[in-house]
Amino acid sequence: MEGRAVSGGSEEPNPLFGGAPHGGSELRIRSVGGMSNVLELERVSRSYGRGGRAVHALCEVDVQVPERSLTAVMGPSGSGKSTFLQCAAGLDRPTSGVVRLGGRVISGMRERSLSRMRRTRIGFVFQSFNLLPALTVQQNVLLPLRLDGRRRDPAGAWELLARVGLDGREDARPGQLSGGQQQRVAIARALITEPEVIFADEPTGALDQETGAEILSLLREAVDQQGATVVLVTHDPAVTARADRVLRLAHGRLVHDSGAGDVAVSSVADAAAAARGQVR
Ligand SMILES: Nc1ncnc2c1ncn2[C@@H]1O[C@H](COP(=O)(O)OP(=O)(O)OP(=O)(O)O)[C@@H](O)[C@H]1O
Repeated sequence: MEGRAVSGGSEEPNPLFGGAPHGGSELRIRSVGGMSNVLELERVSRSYGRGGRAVHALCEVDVQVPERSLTAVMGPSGSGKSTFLQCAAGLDRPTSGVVRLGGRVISGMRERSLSRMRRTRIGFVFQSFNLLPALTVQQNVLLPLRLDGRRRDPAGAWELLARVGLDGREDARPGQLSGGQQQRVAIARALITEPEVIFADEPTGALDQETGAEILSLLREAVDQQGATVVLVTHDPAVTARADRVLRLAHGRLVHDSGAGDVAVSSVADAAAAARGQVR
């Protein structure tokens, strides 16, 4: 979903933090076995186009993500991973179904509320880093607070940059950093608002194996030490070993959920049906 995100040298509000759905919202807190689900998708579908030419990118996906967990979303190219992430993160609007984040239904939320939700309660990390090249490292990290009109305490950015191994580089520009360092800045930027969920789309995809492993360790630490919740899309099988849970998509359907045993295995038949275009 790289092309749908943002970069560039301007300081204009970043579309990462704006754009999409409308409708009502509803406050509902859910908890399963004492563990809160910070993210829930109920029968979420997303289709593009209509009639016989419609593409069913996501088909009736049910997922609950507990807080303080790292979930990896895998699947072949075109299986719906980016669509899943976009719908879950409120960057895209499902055709049907419900997305609940932190107990609030975001799938039908008014644009203004949704935009604020993305700014304050969701963190994003992309394969292409999406840092603003004209800003310093520190300014990039503080950007979500600035866009939200909140006080920007440089000490908060220093602390996060130290945590991701970049202390002393506050005044550098992204162009002066390696890919791995830029991704560290992006992670610090995602953490600055203490979001309920960090969504990462192939965060190691542009990095070599060793650097990718370091970035994955940082995300793992964010979960284990800072209580973050991370949902990431990846093609990298090495990631699955570090994830608490692995979801597999095929033809827009959830065909395996490591956290729920074989529950989705029966969906393989559905996936084949989806491939033939026999989707409800
Ligand atoms: N804006 C769009 N218009 C029409 N079809 C789309 C659009 N976005 C995605 N699709 C289709 O939806 C399906 C799922 O796409 P998606 O990008 O979610 O897959 P993916 O698993 O992330 O793929 P990749 O691993 O290649 O990035 C594909 O068939 C794709 O062509």
